[in-house]
Amino acid sequence: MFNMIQMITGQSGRLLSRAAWYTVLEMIANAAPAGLLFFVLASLFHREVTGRDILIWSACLIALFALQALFASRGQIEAQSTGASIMKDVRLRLGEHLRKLPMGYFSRRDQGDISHTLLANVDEAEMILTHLFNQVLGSVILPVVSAVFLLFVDWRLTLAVLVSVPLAVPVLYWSQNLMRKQSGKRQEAAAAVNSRLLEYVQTIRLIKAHNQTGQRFTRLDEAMARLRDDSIRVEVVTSPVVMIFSMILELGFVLLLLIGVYLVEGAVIDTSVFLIFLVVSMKFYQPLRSAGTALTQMRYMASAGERIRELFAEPELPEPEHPRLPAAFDIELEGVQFSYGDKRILHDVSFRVPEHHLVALVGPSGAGKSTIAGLISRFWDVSAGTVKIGGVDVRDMRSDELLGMISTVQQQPYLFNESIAANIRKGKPEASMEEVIEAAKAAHCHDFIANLPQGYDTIAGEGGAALSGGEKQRISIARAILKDAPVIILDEATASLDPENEVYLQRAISKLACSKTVIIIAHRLKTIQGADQILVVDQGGISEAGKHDDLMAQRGLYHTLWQEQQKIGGWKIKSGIETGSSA
Ligand SMILES: Nc1ncnc2c1ncn2[C@@H]1O[C@H](COP(=O)(O)OP(=O)(O)OP(=O)(O)O)[C@@H](O)[C@H]1O
Repeated sequence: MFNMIQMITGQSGRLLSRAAWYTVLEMIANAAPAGLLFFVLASLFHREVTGRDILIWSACLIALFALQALFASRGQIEAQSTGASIMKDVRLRLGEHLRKLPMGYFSRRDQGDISHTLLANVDEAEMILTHLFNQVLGSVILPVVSAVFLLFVDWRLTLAVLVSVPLAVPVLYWSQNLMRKQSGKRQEAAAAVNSRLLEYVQTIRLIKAHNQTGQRFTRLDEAMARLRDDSIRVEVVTSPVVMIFSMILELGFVLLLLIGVYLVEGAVIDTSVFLIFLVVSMKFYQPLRSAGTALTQMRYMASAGERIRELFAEPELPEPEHPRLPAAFDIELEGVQFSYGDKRILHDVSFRVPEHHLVALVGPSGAGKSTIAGLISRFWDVSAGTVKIGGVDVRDMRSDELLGMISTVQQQPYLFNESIAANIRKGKPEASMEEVIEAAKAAHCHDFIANLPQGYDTIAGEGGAALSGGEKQRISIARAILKDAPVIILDEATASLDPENEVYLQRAISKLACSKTVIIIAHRLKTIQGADQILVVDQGGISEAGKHDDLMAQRGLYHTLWQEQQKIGGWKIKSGIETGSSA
């Protein structure tokens, strides 16, 4: 377990050694009154006790209790501050690690599952460092100190006290095994509840719109019921075994009683010795029982650590040993193949986007256009072939440098729950307010922002909830403009815009294209009619390539798509019934 803690924290357990030393001192101070008691009992039985004696004993006891309290609080503060700062680093390292993972990981794993690891599991692992570690240590040291003391008093009775320990340890081991098996299931159930809750909150609008509250709530309800059952099972399965451990341990006390009475009766030992054993044995069994419970709890927390360890073990996208930087920004895909798991998406994609050109990717839904864009940003690595920018394979560039040279505007832009100005500044954190406004003007969102009650200081809401789809889209375009990266990828960026703004935006995009390499993914073919080159993605490859007029003349898929869109463009709603204009 300590190996795992070291693996998760990336730090040696030595960091906690100060806390451990305070716990050792606390336990010595805790056990010391027993020594004093021995002395008091011996005095009571064998000599006259004076008032001065009582005063000295009381003073010693008060001093020992004060020391114990001092060491306990110092140890607790030390463990708390060390554990919390270790886990702060773990949280940061996890965040950094997540950023470096291929996007495939996020497709495989549920968002709620990942957030459960980042929040609940990290908290549980922190609990080991801040509380359980000291608790277990103290619960083991106090019996050890007590046993050493008893050994000096009488070895026969000490043996009687100790004899139950080796019998109880296998039961403790058994409880640990049971907890290990059960805790994994409970962790999974807790992560599932987290996922369902997240899904419920994120899709609450959709659920209401489709009146699906019952159905979605059933999924949540089922996940919660499973968590309840697994939580109960953890207790039902492990508690009796922990109880058996305690009972076996306490058998030592019974043995002590029998042997003690026998030895006192036979005048082999003094009554005061027997009494001291009866009192001190309490400091032996009680902490060991607590250690059993704390260790079982720790075993549960360790399953949280196991989940953190698994997340850390996910391989990051490999970084090049000798990173290169491109001198130009043309983009070239050569023989690219790509699969999501077993599902082959791209069979053989080759094309070149010359620097400062605007190339459009069009094609049926699900053909692989966004996947191609993701491969250029190296969200995933290709299965075969190469993706190059300025003649340099993207795998030979450092990922932060690669991402620094690309501005992407996604189909569904995400805005942070910060001011609009801060959201635009994500493109260039050091940008002045003038630059932010300039970018907003270029993306044609300045007017609507200026008309908001708090203007650029308006909070966008979680994910941009306080803004319309078109407004979010324009702000994310402003962000990309401010970033001023040499490569721009617009993935259905104009999808949420109304026709008037789309015209403005087309102008802004055309302006950008003069000095940038632009890849634009669009469904509405009218929006990319003027592109330098149009690539039609179909069935995992590029089926047609050329300018609009060339492709129309070819009368292939592009022509068909264009014709269909022209027809749809003429459709209108009459009396609530859709009819074609040609009808
Ligand atoms: N993360 C993923 N995991 C598994 N399959 C995926 C993933 N992302 C996309 N796909 C699948 O890959 C195929 C190509 O998806 P992609 O998003 O690249 O298509 P697209 O041409 O951009 O579609 P659209 O025009 O509808 O946005 C689709 O069949 C899609 O279901």
